[in-house]
Amino acid sequence: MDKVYIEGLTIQTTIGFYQWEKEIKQKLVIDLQMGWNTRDAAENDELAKTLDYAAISEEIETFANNNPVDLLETLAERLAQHLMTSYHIPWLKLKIGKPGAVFNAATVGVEIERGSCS
Ligand SMILES: Nc1nc2c(c(=O)[nH]1)N=C([C@H](O)[C@@H](O)CO)CN2
Repeated sequence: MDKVYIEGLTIQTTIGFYQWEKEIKQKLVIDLQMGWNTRDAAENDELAKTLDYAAISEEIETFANNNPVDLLETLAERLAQHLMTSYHIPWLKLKIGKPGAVFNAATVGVEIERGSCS
């Protein structure tokens, strides 16, 4: 299956298990791969027939800010479901990194894969 992807999307949002984290915004870095048949868009050079990575990038930041949670796992699950439903995405792989969370690690985070490719 073809893919449309977003790599290294940096957002600022409220996320974390500890009380102090609920009062600040922290940086998350998001990589998203979305299964899509890109041939239909390519045939007539039509944005409306593909996944608009610019619109989806904005949607990700809006969703994270409107749905504060404790865990990266919860954000990943809810965001994946939201994007799959809203954009009819059959398969996606979503990685969310929280680079400021562990001082002696370059980054930490979660990666999930949902749906199926055909
Ligand atoms: N697997 C996870 N471990 C931890 C998470 C998380 O979201 N998933 N979150 C925290 C805290 O919020 C941390 O980022 C603050 O230092 C700890 N472990």
